[in-house]
Formats: sequence, structure tokens, C-alpha cells
Amino acid sequence: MIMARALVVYDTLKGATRAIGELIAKGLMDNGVEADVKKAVEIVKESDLAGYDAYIFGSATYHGEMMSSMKRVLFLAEKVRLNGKAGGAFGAYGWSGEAPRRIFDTMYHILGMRMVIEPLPLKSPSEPEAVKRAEEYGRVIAEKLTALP
Ligand SMILES: Cc1cc2nc3c(=O)[nH]c(=O)nc-3n(C[C@H](O)[C@H](O)[C@H](O)COP(=O)(O)O)c2cc1C
Repeated sequence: MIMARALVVYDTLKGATRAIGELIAKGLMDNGVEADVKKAVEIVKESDLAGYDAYIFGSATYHGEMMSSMKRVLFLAEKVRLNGKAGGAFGAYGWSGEAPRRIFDTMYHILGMRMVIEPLPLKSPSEPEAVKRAEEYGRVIAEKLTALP
């Protein structure tokens, strides 16, 4: 059987959003989906985004916004045909946490993706409950990918 493939792309300043992305990837891999995890700066050309069944994008929230390299990834993604692909969005935050929802909305409205799960903003990603929720996020996406039509 060919395994489904997912790409997790994150941007972070202090590492919390990377930690969430890695936990989501673990949830995917534990449930039969191949997952690559990349920092937004590693995504430089259209082909870096090609060939996956699911895309999960994440950014920390700073000053009410997603970080600029995630904005750049979304502009790049507009040039790649991602419509109909499965999507999710996540990010660490302190109090308002706008970034995951903004990313999610852009993936839905501009990229035309099939957003299979609501965004995941997490406040303290090292706490056991948050770890569980992030892995669960990956598991749910894996189930959507491997479910029979
Ligand atoms: C200068 C500064 C501005 C911030 N602005 C926001 C904000 O507008 N809303 C929010 O929810 N959190 C805000 N935060 C908190 C960060 O989102 C939080 O620390 C998060 O865990 C950082 O994630 P990272 O480790 O992935 O960079 C801000 C933090 C700093 C240092």
C-alpha cells in the first residue's frame, strides 16, 4: 500500500511552535502517515511544496499576526495547486493567538484546501495536556487521509 504523505511547516522564534509541529508529525507517523517537518525558511521554491496529501502549517503569534516567513509560504503556496488537499493549522501563543486561525482561513479561502480539522492554538505546548492534544491533532488528520472514501 502506498503511504499518505504530509508536510508540516512551522515558523517559530523561541521553539514552542516547532515543538507542536513535531508532536503533530508524531501523531501522523504513529497512525500510518509519512510526515516531513520543515521550518518555513526551508520552503523556498514551489517544488518544495509539491507531492503531499496533507499540509499542516503553523506559526507563533507575534503582535497579533503570524510570522512573516509563514506569510511568504502562503504566497508561494498560492502558486502551487493545493486545492482539495487536506489541511490543518497550528501555533503557540500567549493570550490572543490569531496566527493559527489566519493561516487556516487563508488555506481555505485562497488555496481552496479541504480543512479537515479546526485550527490548534496551544498556550503551553510542553504541558502533558497540550502534548496529548497536538499528537491527537496528527492522529485525526491521519484518519481523514487513510479513511476510505
Ligand atoms: C514581543 C512579543 C509579542 C507577542 N505578541 C503576541 C500576541 O499578539 N498574541 C499572543 O497570543 N501572543 C503573543 N506573544 C506570545 C508568543 O506567541 C508566545 O510566547 C509563543 O509561545 C511563542 O511561540 P514560539 O516559541 O513558537 O516563538 C508575543 C510574545 C512576544 C515576545
